[in-house]
Amino acid sequence: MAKTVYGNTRGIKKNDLALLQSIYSYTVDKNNIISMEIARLLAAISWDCQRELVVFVDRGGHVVSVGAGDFATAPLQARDRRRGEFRLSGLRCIHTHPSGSGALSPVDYAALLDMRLDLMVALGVRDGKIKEAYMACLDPQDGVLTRAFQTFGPMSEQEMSGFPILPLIQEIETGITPPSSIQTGEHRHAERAILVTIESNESLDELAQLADTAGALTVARVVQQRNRPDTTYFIGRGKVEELALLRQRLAADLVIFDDELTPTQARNLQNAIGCRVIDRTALILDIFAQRAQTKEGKLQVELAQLRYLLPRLTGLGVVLSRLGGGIGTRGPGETKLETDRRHIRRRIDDLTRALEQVRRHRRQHRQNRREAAIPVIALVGYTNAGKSTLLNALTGAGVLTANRLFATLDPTTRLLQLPDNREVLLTDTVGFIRKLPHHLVAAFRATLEEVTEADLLLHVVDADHDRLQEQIAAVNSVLKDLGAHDKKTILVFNKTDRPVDSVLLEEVEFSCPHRVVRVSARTGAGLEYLRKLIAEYTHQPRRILRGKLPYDRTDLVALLHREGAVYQEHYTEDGIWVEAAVDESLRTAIAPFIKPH
Ligand SMILES: Nc1nc2c(ncn2[C@@H]2O[C@H](COP(=O)(O)OP(=O)(O)OP(=O)(O)O)[C@@H](O)[C@H]2O)c(=O)[nH]1
Ligand SMILES: [Mg+2]
Repeated sequence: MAKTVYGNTRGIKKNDLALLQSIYSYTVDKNNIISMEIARLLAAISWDCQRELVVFVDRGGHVVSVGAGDFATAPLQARDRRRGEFRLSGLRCIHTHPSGSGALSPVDYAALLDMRLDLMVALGVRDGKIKEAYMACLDPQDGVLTRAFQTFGPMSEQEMSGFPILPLIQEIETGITPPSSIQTGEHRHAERAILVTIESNESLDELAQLADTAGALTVARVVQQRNRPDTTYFIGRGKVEELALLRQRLAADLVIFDDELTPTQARNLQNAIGCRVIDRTALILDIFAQRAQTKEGKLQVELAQLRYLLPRLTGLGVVLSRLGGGIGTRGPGETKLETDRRHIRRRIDDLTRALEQVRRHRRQHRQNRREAAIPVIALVGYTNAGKSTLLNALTGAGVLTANRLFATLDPTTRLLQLPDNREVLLTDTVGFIRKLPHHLVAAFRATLEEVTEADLLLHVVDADHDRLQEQIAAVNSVLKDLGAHDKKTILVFNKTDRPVDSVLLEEVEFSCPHRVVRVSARTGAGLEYLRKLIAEYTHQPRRILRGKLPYDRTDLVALLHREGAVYQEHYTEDGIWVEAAVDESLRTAIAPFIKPH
């Protein structure tokens, strides 16, 4: 093979040229992108001559071409696309960006597609050293190569050198299939999932339900009881090996852990088990991504997903590529999640801004309602407790209800007629769940503010659930996160048309600090009484109170929170500015202490 350095080599020092030529004598480990020696040499020379340098490597790990300048120096092999319609060229391209940025340019992406390269890698060089690396590969869509790419990066030198590329390349090639064999729509087989927990088998019931909702088929459950998770693998090392064998035997596509894994644990597990590994959080986020209907819902889910993804990117990048998508990798509306860090950061900023807009809009909306002084009641509760069914039963609204988790994601508000002919607003919202992902709560703030600013909460409980106490506790803990735990609340036992465990219900009633009612949204039993109770709770007409309270009367601020609905609270130089809806008795109690400005 000719040891020529291709392209425009004018101006490159003799010594550097000789070093570039020597690159032909290196071999690269088949499963690595490039050897560190070559990468460092390229970086040093590229910085020296301030020129882009390009190396092509074949799948055997042989350096087939070294050049300076653009990809016009690419070997014939890479230009000949007739290696087979369903194959790639078998070459990867590694080149330098002496500008310092490793981000791939539109020209890089175009060359990747044009030459059907296995991979396109760019090394950002600064001061003669590799600052960061980016890698992209093709991402066949429905069996066809298009302008869809998967991007990985920024990676450090170490991350790049440890990146196993063969599975990735294989995956791309199996993704390029003749159209006749493309599996689409309903024919796409359900992903086969193994569920893992360090709690108990029962705790996996809910995870199995979640997996089912996401479209996965549970093929096995694995329980390893332990007090605290292993830092490297979450479960014990021996169990990981068992899991790897089990996965092979059952041909599972996916392993789902019932707890949030650290990015390192997820990566280690994935490498050891050899398939996609996701955690409960990713699963819930995936379901939300499928369910979100409104623009607001979609923005919120995407934000939560991206914030979750960002610190996990290196590991997940591999996962995404190996399986070409699936549960845990889907974005709202079946789009694929972005895997490029820089894009993600930019998108997070955009989403945050867009949601701030939504929030302002909602706030304005609430402000208008407030001026009209109509009390707002929010339905809260565990997912599937029957909140939407109750909203429908009470107001005749046609909200979707379904026996599945997270049927509702977007809040619906309806007028509710009370027995004394007054009207209040009833808001249905997203259900809560144990271990609700923190990112989700944060991202859904715009939606959940309906709850924090409500005058009264109806905490709906599925009275027929064997773990209802845990569910109540989970809901209370989310309410606490939202700062809405000391709101006026009525606990509503729903589904009492079913044969419920009365002793258990009485136990809960006994220890519950709130009024408790038993109803059936399905048959209507107890609803009249619930309406009366709501009327009683929102009995007195409310008016808006605005002004400043002195700093030594934070007890009055607490009282306002407990008994009224606080809409604004600012700490100013000479007092606490509040704006709240209060009834007459509360007004009488507070008014003497409040200064109008
Ligand atoms: N037997 C019985 N079933 C009920 C009752 N209320 C609701 N359900 C059923 O419980 C399931 C869940 O109801 P939804 O109203 O969708 O529950 P949700 O709380 O809105 O759930 P998410 O929106 O998923 O959080 C549905 O299958 C309902 O038909 C009831 O009073 N009795
Ligand atoms: Mg609902």
